[in-house]
Amino acid sequence: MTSSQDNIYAQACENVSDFQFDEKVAGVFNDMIRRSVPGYSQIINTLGAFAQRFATSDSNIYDLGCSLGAATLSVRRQIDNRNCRIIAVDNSQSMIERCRENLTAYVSSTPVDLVCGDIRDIKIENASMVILNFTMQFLAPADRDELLSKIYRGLNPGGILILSEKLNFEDDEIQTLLYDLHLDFKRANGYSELEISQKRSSLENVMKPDTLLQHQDRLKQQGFKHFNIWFQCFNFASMVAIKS
Ligand SMILES: Nc1ncnc2c1ncn2[C@@H]1O[C@H](C[S@+](CC[C@H]([NH3+])C(=O)[O-])CC(=O)[O-])[C@@H](O)[C@H]1O
Ligand SMILES: O=C(O)C(=O)Cc1ccccc1
Repeated sequence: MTSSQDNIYAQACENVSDFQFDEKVAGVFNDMIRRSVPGYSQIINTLGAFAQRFATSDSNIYDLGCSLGAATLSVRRQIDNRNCRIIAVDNSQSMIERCRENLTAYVSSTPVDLVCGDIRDIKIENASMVILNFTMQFLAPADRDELLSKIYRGLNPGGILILSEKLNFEDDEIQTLLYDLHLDFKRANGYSELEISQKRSSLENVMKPDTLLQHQDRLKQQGFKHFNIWFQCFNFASMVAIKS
């Protein structure tokens, strides 16, 4: 997957507009997410390992908020000849177009339905695996319960949800520490103070992280009995939930 360098917030801007997954972002997204999300590559690679264990024959796998298709590609490499179908969904036309190019670059026996649409509108059925890799945080908080309920109902028994999210923390000291360590991670990856602060403003109204407790309560409320964090680096975590 190729990508230009992300310098979207490098120039000072009087009014920073709300973050959007538009053409500009899609063009640099691979670079942006790797330099912004600690553990992203490890999470992507491990999604393939989860699929290896959990993708059952003749079932569907959903990649909700697929962006450029990194999760779909990782999963697809591990599940040849199981007659699975991957349904990859994103509501950004620019992401979907690039995702399509990325998918056609690799041969596979597993078909991918690439859907340009809202994850709140799609039907989930016969699923052995559902992936929400840093997508739910962009959904209005009021819509999160319903999405999770739909996922729970669409999963087959023994199926898994992988839910990766940026986290907030109730404890102010921990919040400050893990937030600052993330900023250091961005600085170490070459982002300037200006880029960091302008992107923070642009995300303020758009990305609303929950606490771990809010995620756990929601998972429990929608019916999941088995769930835990399987990866965390600073304020970024990935959870796994298994339907009984
Ligand atoms: N309601 C929605 N419906 C459909 N798509 C949406 C919606 N809201 C946001 N998106 C899409 O969700 C993606 C979130 S990025 C996911 C990374 C990817 N999972 C990855 O593993 O590389 C995470 C990030 O940038 O931090 C974007 O492509 C949005 O267009
Ligand atoms: O960059 C950040 O500060 C983030 O929280 C992660 C992120 C990564 C890519 C797009 C939007 C947010």
